[in-house]
Amino acid sequence: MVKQLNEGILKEVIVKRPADSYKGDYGHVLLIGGDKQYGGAITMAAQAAVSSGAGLVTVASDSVNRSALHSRVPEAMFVDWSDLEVLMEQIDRSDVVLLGSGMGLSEYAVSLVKRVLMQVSSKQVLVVDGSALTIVAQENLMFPRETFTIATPHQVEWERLSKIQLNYQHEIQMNDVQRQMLNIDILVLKQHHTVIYSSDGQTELEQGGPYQAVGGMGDVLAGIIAAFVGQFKFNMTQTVEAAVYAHTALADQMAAYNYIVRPSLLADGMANFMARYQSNFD
Ligand SMILES: NC(=O)C1=CN([C@@H]2O[C@H](COP(=O)(O)OP(=O)(O)OC[C@H]3O[C@@H](n4cnc5c(N)ncnc54)[C@H](O)[C@@H]3O)[C@@H](O)[C@H]2O)[C@@H](O)CC1
Ligand SMILES: Nc1ncnc2c1ncn2[C@@H]1O[C@H](COP(=O)(O)OP(=O)(O)O)[C@@H](O)[C@H]1O
Ligand SMILES: [Mg+2]
Repeated sequence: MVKQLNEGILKEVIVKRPADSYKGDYGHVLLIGGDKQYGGAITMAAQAAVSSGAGLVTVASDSVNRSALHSRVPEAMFVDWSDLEVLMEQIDRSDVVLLGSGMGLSEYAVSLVKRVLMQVSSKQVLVVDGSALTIVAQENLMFPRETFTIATPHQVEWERLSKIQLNYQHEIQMNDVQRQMLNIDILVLKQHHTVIYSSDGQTELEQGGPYQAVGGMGDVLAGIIAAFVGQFKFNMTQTVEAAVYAHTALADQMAAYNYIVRPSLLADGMANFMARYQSNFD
């Protein structure tokens, strides 16, 4: 039977912060993405990561995005993604690497995806989203076996990766086999009712609606997942489930008084949402 996600997952995962903690306890998240066209995507992911509690956030992007990003998210550090030496150092220093939101499909983006997949180690958790998923599919790349990998495709990105046509994606066993073949540890298959596949089985999200069908909604989810994984030292599947549930539960709340939900506002609302759903254990 498919497990349905519910509010209980939030209190399991979102714990009250110990009084004597510091930023280093909450994960260093490196976000790699945002070409000349899609700077907004990586900015929204960074906004979401900061607002969802990541201790330190660094963005590696096209230099054209630097000042726009800082005007929206001054908490984030910035590195120019054309400086490969600095970027590789940043990867080594990070706990979580989010790769691909707004990255585009240029030759440089392809070479960067290949470099990052080679550089990450067992010390990092890798979250792969957006254009990086399309590049992995087009170039027939594999995700690194020694790095815990979370992939967040929408159905067309999953079709490209898995070669399973959209109409057949409900075939659960097929998805599981494909997930293992690609070295994906947790697959967040985004759709009207998002499904999460992992070695713990399958969970489904009943909540959410068409007010979420706005460009940038997935970029924000990727930032939330990266922040949750970086700060909550909990079972990885449940941590990702909590991130997916929080993203949509907040969208549902905002949709009560908005026709559509703006992803950037959802990102900013996460800190307030998490305060309301944290559990009181130290
Ligand atoms: N403000 C920004 O900078 C934004 C940047 N974005 C970035 O743009 C890049 C390309 O992503 P896209 O997803 O737009 O493009 P893709 O080319 O990967 O996929 C979208 C295509 O699939 C089709 N499609 C059919 N069913 C679909 C479904 N259920 N869900 C999604 N698409 C479906 C769409 O019509 C479209 O042709 C990504 O890196 C993404 O992160 C987008 O997030 C939009 C906002
Ligand atoms: N009709 C819908 N019902 C529920 N959730 C939706 C709906 N449409 C989109 N979403 C959610 O919005 C997000 C869209 O992600 P994605 O397609 O990657 O967007 P983008 O790349 O533009 O940021 C996913 O989390 C998806 O589940
Ligand atoms: Mg997307």
